[in-house]
Amino acid sequence: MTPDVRPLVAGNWKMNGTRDSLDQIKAIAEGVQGPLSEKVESLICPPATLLYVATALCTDSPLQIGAQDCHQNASGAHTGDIAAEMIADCFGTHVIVGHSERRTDHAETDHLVRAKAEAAYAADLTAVICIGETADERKSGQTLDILKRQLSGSVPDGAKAERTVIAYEPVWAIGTGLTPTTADVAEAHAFLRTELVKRFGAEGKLMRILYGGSVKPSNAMELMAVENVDGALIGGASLKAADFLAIYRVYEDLTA
Ligand SMILES: O=C(CO)COP(=O)(O)O
Repeated sequence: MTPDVRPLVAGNWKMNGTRDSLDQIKAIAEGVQGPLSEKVESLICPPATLLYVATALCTDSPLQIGAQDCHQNASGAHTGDIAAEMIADCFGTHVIVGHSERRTDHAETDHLVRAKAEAAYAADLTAVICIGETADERKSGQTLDILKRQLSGSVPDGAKAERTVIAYEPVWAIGTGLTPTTADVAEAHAFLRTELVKRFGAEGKLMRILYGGSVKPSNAMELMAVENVDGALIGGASLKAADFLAIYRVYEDLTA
């Protein structure tokens, strides 16, 4: 955790979820109500098909709803894409950009991810900007170089803490059940904090840096307790309300 920074527990549903899954969103929206929500933010990013209905389920809940990607342009001839403004129009508050699956499946570059983050800001959305090294990059000792390059390439100049969340997701930890040691997480997050402060000054101190990659109820406490870890970006375990809420509730102890 970082002093004066409100943690964010976020779920990325990826390409999972149909209308049947709205029950899980409803349960999460109810489960995050209460005093902890003043200290810890929560967010679920369902597939775009569920976005509008999901936000309608959260009108009385602190649970925020976001999208998983946006186009870099505000509108136009881009078949199949979604503009940041459309996400805002569905009452979405956040958009994930630069997830490693999009970098791989759609050849997204740091330059493009930065443009998408700028599009998010223009629509008053918070950009959740993902970065992380592959297994080979870690093995060859390049982790911090890769993080530095992705961070400087993907985060727009003038980024503000209020609208910017960094998610450190080691690619090899996503969906594998593997996680870095807490020492490795601490090293990566401290490095990212230093880089953010160098570039953005006081804003960089307040930007949230989430950890993502095989976060589960069983390991959430040790990962979230690491210095400079300001929350989680959860894939698989966010699909079940009980698991998401169990992770969210580790902050009952951490913020006590
Ligand atoms: O990619 C992730 C979240 O964006 C992490 O996914 P898992 O939690 O399923 O490893």
